[in-house]
Amino acid sequence: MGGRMWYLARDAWRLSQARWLSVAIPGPCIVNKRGTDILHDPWFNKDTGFPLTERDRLGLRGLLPPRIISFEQQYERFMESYRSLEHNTQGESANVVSLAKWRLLNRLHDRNETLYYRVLIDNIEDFAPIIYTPTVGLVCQNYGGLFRRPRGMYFSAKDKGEMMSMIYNWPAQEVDMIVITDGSRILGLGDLGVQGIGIPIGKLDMYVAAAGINPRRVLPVMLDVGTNNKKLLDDSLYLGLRQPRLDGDAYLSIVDEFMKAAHARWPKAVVQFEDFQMKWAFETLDRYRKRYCMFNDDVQGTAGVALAGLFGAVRAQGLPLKEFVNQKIIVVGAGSAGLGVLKMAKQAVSKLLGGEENSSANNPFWVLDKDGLITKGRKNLDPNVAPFARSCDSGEIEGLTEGARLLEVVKKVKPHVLLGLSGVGGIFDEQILKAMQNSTSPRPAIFAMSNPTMNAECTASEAFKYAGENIIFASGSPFDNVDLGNGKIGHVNQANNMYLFPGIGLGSLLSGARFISDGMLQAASECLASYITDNEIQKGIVFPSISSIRKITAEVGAAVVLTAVEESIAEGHGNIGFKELSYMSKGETMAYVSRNMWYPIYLPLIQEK
Ligand SMILES: NC(=O)C1=CN([C@@H]2O[C@H](COP(=O)(O)OP(=O)(O)OC[C@H]3O[C@@H](n4cnc5c(N)ncnc54)[C@H](O)[C@@H]3O)[C@@H](O)[C@H]2O)C=CC1
Ligand SMILES: CC(=O)C(=O)O
Ligand SMILES: [Mg+2]
Repeated sequence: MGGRMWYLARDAWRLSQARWLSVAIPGPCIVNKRGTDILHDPWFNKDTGFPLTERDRLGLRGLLPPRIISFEQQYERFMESYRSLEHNTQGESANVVSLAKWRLLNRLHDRNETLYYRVLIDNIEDFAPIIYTPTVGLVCQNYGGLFRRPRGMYFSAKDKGEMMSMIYNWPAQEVDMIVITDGSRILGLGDLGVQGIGIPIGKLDMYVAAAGINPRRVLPVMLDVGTNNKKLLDDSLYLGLRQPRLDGDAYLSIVDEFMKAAHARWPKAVVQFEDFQMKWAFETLDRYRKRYCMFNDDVQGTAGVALAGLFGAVRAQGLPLKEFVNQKIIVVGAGSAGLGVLKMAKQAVSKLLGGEENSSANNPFWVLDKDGLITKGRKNLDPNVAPFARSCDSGEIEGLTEGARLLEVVKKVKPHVLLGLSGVGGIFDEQILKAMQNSTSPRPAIFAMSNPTMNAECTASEAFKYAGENIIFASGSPFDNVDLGNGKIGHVNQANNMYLFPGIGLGSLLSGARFISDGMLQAASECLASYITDNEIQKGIVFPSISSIRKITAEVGAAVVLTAVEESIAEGHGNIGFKELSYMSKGETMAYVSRNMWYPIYLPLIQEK
């Protein structure tokens, strides 16, 4: 078809599709259950909100008090109980209060999902720190005591050979998003074994709240291959397998079997790997990334978020983005997250240099791990780390040698950015932060990205106090803005992969991507980076407020869909095929994504006569 003809055909097609481009209004959600089965199903349950017709037709008459309470009243009642809890726990320790709040939200989650997700969406700034980091870390640590009813699926090493049939035990016919962990590196808290299930649950809550994934179509998964946490192994009430972690082929065969089973039942589901220790994070990513639609959030989601923040730090200096290649960046922590950031940042440098591999003259990174500065002279240098090792071990690079300590490296390099993904709380101490005052940058950036709060490399107030008021500060877990006196505020950004993973998953799902490409991940990161205005950047804001996470996620999702289509990886979703996707403009793609985001309202459970 000639170019003009093609455009005419496309326009005619667009007109014919105009109907489905308008916002869809969800129809009734017909239920096959009756009576108490409905009240005990959090998906259908409306508590006292069932209208009379539904009470009559669904066998609910007499099972509820007679008064019908509206959704708005139920919402208000919950918020009132939340506020009372806040009031009644004044003076208690922060952990006690956080866990009490988590319990209150969890009870609602167990009972009435529609109301739960609405309060979560509307109050995401207040509730994300409870259902997500930092409180989710505390929940995982105390999982045994908090456990009341299961959520998600548990596949253990003892289930070998059984997973293909077990997967059919999950009651939902359709699953769109799976978040899986083996519990081996939960936040910065280490190996928590089966207790790590809290992380997939929290991540999927964010998927529902931010990406509008239907909560009926999410599946948190715990792969229990044992634990090397002695305290848990010795605990007679520990709920997981009391055996050391599987390793080598025995380990991989379990992950392989799960992936095969999940793919057999839900071939279009997106799988997010979360909180796997480094060696398995990289190995599984390599093994599955072209075979399944999957990604590793700690490696790839974190990288995109950090890169967006690094670009923000360049802009904050009044420099064009191409100056990124001349930044000096110290990365503390060479694990799955740190290396993920380094790999993506290196790709960005190469792209900015017009595709050339960056020579050592353009190696902006100084990387440290628990043994100090990593140079090529490091014994048993990990091949994943090797590309970032400084090339000289003889002392001529800034006078730094293998294993140099962080303070010395900061003093000599005078970096533009100090980025922590070490999992070690307080490692950016007073001396190190003070040394950042001599940074080459007029707006030095300090990213203390480790989670949860107690594992952050420094607190926000320490950073502003010791490194100066003009810094750009970001942390993985939330901190309050810092009052600098004289009416000035030190802005705190949250540099957390929550800004990207929901959009990466949503875009991959709605494009029906065969796999998740580097291009899709880059598009997600660039979309996030472009979200911030110059005015905000001047105020030290490099990440948007979490209150707009749903809007950001829709945009990130659309950017991912567009790239999947451009790269011909998209196969379509539902009745929207590749052809339909490829005809969509940017605006139409955005409308398509928004229209497919679930939003919590009580739907009629019966067909009106
Ligand atoms: N903000 C965010 O979105 C994210 C934050 N994280 C956080 O990053 C942290 C690390 O995660 P992973 O890389 O997966 O862990 P990992 O265990 O794979 O890597 C930790 C790295 O830190 C290094 N390290 C340990 N002690 C050190 C010290 N004293 N000085 C310098 N380096 C030291 C280790 O040698 C290792 O290279 C965790 O706290 C995690 O919660 C991880 C993913 C996303
Ligand atoms: C945020 C996150 O994924 C982590 O700390 O592991
Ligand atoms: Mg994680």
